[in-house]
Amino acid sequence: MADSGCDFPGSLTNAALPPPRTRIFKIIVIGDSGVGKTCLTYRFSAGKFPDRTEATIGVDFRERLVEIDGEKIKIQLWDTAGQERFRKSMVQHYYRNVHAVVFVYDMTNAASFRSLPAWIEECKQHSLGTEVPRILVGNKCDLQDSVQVGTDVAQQFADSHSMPLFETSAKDPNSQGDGNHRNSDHVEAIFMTVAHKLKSQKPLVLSQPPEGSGGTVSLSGARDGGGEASRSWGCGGC
Ligand SMILES: Nc1nc2c(ncn2[C@@H]2O[C@H](COP(=O)(O)OP(=O)(O)OP(=O)(O)O)[C@@H](O)[C@H]2O)c(=O)[nH]1
Ligand SMILES: [Mg+2]
Repeated sequence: MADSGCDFPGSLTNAALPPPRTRIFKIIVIGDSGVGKTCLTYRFSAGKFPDRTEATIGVDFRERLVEIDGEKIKIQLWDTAGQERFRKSMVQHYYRNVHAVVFVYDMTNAASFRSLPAWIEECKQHSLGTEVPRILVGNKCDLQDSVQVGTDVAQQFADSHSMPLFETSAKDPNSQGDGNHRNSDHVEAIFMTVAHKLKSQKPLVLSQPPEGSGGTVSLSGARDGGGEASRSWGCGGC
């Protein structure tokens, strides 16, 4: 066997190695029907607000390849159904090998905010580990005159569950990333923040986990704040 480090024809150089596998981060998007889960995930993957949507049945997958610190990562969004009748046979699949959970409520619909404890409870019942980040997203902030859920009460709820809160609009063109909309977080930035968090926390997530590995080889459980100093991450009772 040739010494490693010796580079001659026939030796195992980088060119001969298979390309590194693309890591996949599975992020599930959960919340009442009509809060805008499909619109948010479509906005992130396709870059625009969909012309029209229908109630999601089961789950829709939306993917986008991003580059973080020079590494290509596939963000796989699971756009879940909010209606019980369209989701019940699927729920166990939602939570299997999940890397992060995004809870969504509609800022113009107080009932969707009141449902959040039930969604958190479902998450708890599927025994997600504390290393799985959760975030809270209030959607439809473009409908300013119809807001029923104020930022203060949402922030309190988020704090009590150790989740960062983002308020956004899947529809508002200014939420695309040009920085014009003072009070909203950009849809793009929200999912990218989650991806950064996962990348920093899970150095060894496999793209194709071996049987029975649960999808990860090693979880450092690091909590570096992901650059969101005022936004905590964690499980907070789920
Ligand atoms: N004004 C406004 N309307 C939105 C926004 N996001 C979604 N909508 C509208 O809200 C309605 C429901 O959006 P969906 O994305 O289909 O809701 P969903 O959460 O996927 O609903 P289910 O699939 O039934 O769980 C649609 O009429 C959207 O056009 C938003 O940011 N602003
Ligand atoms: Mg939907």
